[in-house]
Amino acid sequence: MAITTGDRAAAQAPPRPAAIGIRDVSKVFTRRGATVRALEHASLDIAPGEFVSLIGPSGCGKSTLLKLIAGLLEPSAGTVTVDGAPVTGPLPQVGVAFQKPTLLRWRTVLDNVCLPLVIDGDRRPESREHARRLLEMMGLAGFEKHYPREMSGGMEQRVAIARSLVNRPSLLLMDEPFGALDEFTREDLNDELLGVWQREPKTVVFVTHSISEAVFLSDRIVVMSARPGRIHASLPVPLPRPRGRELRDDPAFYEAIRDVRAVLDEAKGAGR
Ligand SMILES: Nc1ncnc2c1ncn2[C@@H]1O[C@H](COP(=O)(O)OP(=O)(O)OP(=O)(O)O)[C@@H](O)[C@H]1O
Repeated sequence: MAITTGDRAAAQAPPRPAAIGIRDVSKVFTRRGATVRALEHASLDIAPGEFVSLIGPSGCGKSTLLKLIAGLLEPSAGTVTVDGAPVTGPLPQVGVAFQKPTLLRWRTVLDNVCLPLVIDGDRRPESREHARRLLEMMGLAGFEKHYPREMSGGMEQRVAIARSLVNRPSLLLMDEPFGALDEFTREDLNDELLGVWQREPKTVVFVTHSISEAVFLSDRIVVMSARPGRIHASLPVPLPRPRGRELRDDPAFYEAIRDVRAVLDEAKGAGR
C-alpha cells in the first residue's frame, strides 16, 4: 500500500467542505532586527472530522501553523479560516493541548478539567458530569480529588487532554502532547485519544516528531520542509479504522511508516 505522488496530489483536496482552510499563508517573525521566515505560502484544507498530523524537521513551522489556526498568531500574508470564517483570535469551538500539561497545582484533577467551563461561566451539573466521564475515558476514574503533585507525567497529560475536550470543541489542536512521555505511556495515550476521538468525533490537528505516532493516529500526514517552512506533501494513511494496539504488529503499519519516512527524508533535503 505504497503512498504515491498521485495520492499526495489528491489529498490536497478533501471531498467535504473544509473545517480549516489555510490559503497561501506566510509568517515572518522579526526579533532583534533579524527576520525569520517561519512559514511560506502554505495552503491546506482539512475536512470536518479529519485527523491530520503535521510532521517535519525541527523549526519547519509546525507550531507556528498550529498557533495560526488557534488564533494565537496572525499571518503575515494569506488567510486562515475555521468553519469558513477568518480566524481573528481564539475561538470557542477550538480546544488546545500542548506538550506541557500546565495544570493548576492548587486545584484538584476534576477542578482542573472543569477550568474551561468556569471560564465559560458554564455551571451546569451535566457539564461537570461530562468532565468526570472524560477522566474515566482517559483511565483516571477515582483520581478526581487528587492534586497534580500526586500524579505522574503521563497522568497529568491525560488530565490536560480531558481539559482540552471538556467544552466539546469541534476542533482540537495538539502540539506534541505526548512528546515528553516514555514510549509505553505514549502508546497508551495514543490508544485513549483514538478512543475518545471515535466516541466524540472532531477535527484534530496534531503536531508530532514521531512517524509511528502520526501513522497510528492520522487519516492524513502533512509533511513540512524547513527554512522557510513549507508544506512538502500531504499523505493519506492507508490503514483501516477502528485502529487498536494490534495494528502496531501489522506489516501494513510498518510499510506506512517506511513510506512516510522516505517523504520526510525528501523534505529534509528540500529544506537544505
Ligand atoms: N515568537 C517567535 N519569534 C521569533 N521567531 C520565532 C517565534 N516563534 C517561532 N519562531 C521561529 O520560527 C521558526 C519555526 O518555529 P516553530 O516553533 O513553528 O517550528 P517547529 O516546526 O514547531 O519546531 P520544533 O519541531 O522544533 O518544535 C523557527 O525558526 C523559530 O525559531
